[in-house]
Amino acid sequence: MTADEQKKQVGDAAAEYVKDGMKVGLGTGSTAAWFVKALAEKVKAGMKLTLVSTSIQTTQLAESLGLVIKDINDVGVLDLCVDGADEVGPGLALIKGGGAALLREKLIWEQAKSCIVIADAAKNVPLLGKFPLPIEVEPFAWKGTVNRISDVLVDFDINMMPKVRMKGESHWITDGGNLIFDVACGAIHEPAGLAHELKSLTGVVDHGLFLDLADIALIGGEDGVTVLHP
Ligand SMILES: O=C(CO)[C@H](O)[C@H](O)COP(=O)(O)O
Repeated sequence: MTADEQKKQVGDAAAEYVKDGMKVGLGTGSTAAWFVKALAEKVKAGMKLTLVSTSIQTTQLAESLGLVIKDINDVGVLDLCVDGADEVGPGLALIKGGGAALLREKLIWEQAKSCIVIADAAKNVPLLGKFPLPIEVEPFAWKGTVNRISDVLVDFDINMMPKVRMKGESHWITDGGNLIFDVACGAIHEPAGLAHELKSLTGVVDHGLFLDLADIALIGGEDGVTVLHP
């Protein structure tokens, strides 16, 4: 089974957790897109849902499928959020942000009673850090912020410089107007400590470590969907 087939498999499986009347957060990326497509089928068949989105990209997809996306500020606490990830590690610690939507994703995840992460088998890893860790940075005085990020990384034995994400010749700008820096950590042995120290830096808007947020992981594979708990 290809990675894309696995992504569809888990997107469809996640849609089975959605019940009539729920308020649901829609994630971002190629895996979450399968979930959005599965939900669109349910809504076409008559299911009533209140939906919010984690990115402009997902809003555009959802609306193209006939779904209505509400403003998160008008919706209150969500019943469920379903989103992809770049890595799913022990205890369902995640790296997210490969699609540069990490800030709005984390805001939506934190406003949901329950969060399901969906991923193909290759993303299920014994240790986080092979996928570069995205860090969202306020553009003003970014050079100073990046120097302070590097100092924090060294404290965690990560001797890699953050690399600014580009889109062609220009810096990648997030939906919230910020820069993204990617850090090829290699291995993150203390994700909680690193998450705390990065978040404490002025200029760091947020980072792609999602810890203690996922309630369930649905992992695709040849033998069907594996359900993981923290
Ligand atoms: O965090 C994300 C976007 O910010 C995505 O969920 C993550 O990058 C996974 O994407 P894909 O399903 O396309 O592999």
